Amino acid sequence: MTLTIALSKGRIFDETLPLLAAAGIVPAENPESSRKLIIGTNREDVQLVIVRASDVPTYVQYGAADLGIAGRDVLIEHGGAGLYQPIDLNIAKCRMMVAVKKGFDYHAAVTQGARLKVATKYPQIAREHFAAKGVHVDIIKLYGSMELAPLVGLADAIVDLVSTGGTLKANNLEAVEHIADISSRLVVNQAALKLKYDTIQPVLDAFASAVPA
Ligand SMILES: Nc1ncnc2c1ncn2[C@@H]1O[C@H](COP(=O)(O)OP(=O)(O)OP(=O)(O)O)[C@@H](O)[C@H]1O
Ligand SMILES: O=P(O)(O)OC[C@H]1O[C@H](OP(=O)(O)OP(=O)(O)O)[C@H](O)[C@@H]1O
Repeated sequence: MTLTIALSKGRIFDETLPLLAAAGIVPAENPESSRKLIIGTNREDVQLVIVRASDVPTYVQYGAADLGIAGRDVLIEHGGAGLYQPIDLNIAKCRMMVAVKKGFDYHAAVTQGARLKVATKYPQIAREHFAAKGVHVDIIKLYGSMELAPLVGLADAIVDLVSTGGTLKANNLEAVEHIADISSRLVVNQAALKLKYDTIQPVLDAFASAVPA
């Protein structure tokens, strides 16, 4: 029985390589240089499928992949239906933050009960955050480059991921509120775990023992 693992290119793929190696899995090709979306490995019974980061939960939910690795940001937005999420892999670490243009008095705006325009790729996370604070917001859904929105008057604030803070700094923005710490989790299709237990469980054990500190 083939085991299919859904991964996204870039940081998740790079940071997953040592975890795969711990499970004795070595990809046959690098998805950065290959155009292939299905990549074989040194193990005949294991293949990787390369998908958009935000699509990983969908592939695993429907069983098109047995396992996947997805950021907590993506998992919260997806909702997690049909997914078993056994291991926090402690990779792709960053923070979900509210940020504004330098000089914008966010706390005054919130205290005064102003209605805020918030641009984000994460409408669910943003909506829940502001609802819990009792702040009225209009959410503007974007697919990237959120940092631009306050600079051109599209939004008062953004909800986005921050790691080094370099992107905010380069765009004259500042973080004003922490929403959540983010890292990536291993996600498993619940039916696959039962059907392919003998193949999947050793991979879960190897990943768990190789989680970086
Ligand atoms: N600057 C960062 N530092 C560390 N981890 C990050 C950073 N930005 C994003 N991540 C984490 O890595 C995951 C994958 O990010 P990546 O940039 O590869 O995909 P994306 O471009 O956000 O997704 P998509 O292609 O679906 O739009 C995110 O879901 C998040 O959990
Ligand atoms: O605080 P920093 O270290 O600057 O990282 C933050 C940036 O990283 C992410 O973008 P990413 O690099 O993934 O670009 P993308 O979303 O356009 O793929 C995020 O959306 C921020 O823009």
